[in-house]
Amino acid sequence: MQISPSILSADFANLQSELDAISNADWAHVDVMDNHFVPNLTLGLPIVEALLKVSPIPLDCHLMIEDPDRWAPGYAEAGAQSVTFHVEAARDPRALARTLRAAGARAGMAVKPGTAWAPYEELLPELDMVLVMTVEPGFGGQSFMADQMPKVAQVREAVRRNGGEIWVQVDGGVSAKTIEQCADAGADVFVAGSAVYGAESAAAAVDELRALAESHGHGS
Ligand SMILES: O=C(CO)[C@H](O)[C@H](O)COP(=O)(O)O
Ligand SMILES: [Fe+2]
Repeated sequence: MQISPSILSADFANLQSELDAISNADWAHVDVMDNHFVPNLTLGLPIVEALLKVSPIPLDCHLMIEDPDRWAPGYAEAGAQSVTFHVEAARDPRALARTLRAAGARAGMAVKPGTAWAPYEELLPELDMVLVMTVEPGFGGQSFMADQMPKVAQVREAVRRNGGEIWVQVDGGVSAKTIEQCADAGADVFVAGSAVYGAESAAAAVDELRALAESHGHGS
């Protein structure tokens, strides 16, 4: 069970100290948005390169961008430890996942709430993580979509059948109120932005979320 706080809800003027505040987390989730794939603009490769130099924990880069086939490998080459692209935007997800792995990153593939999982199951051997979005991508602080839990369970079942060590991540509206149902459905990596950075103590929120997830996990 791993917690990946999203720095989307952090203070962008003080990202180094905001990363230090979650050093007890497993990953720092970095939401890259390009104003095209989603109607919001956050940060890109130069900022990620700067964060990699100072982060006490590895970076989990969630790329909400058009043309990830072109842009995602640069994040892996820069040293990002995990790089997740959206399957809706990728021209050749299989080749892209292979390129990310060859550059030394874990390869993640994300599916939006309206995207079915079944057509992509055959890509599992190329992947280290599947991200099931539990909000429409683009903004932090949105309401959790419980109707995505059957998809989380479907992905977990496919991972079991595949036999690989593939993580199942949920992202969007994850909090102390919603994390247990995600763990019950089979998620094992939990992104939380507002629930962590909106708390009085970000570190305490990370510990609380991890404890809740661990008390409900599927045991892998
Ligand atoms: O990818 C994202 C939005 O597209 C963010 O990672 C996500 O929304 C985290 O924020 P919160 O926990 O506040 O929902
Ligand atoms: Fe995200």
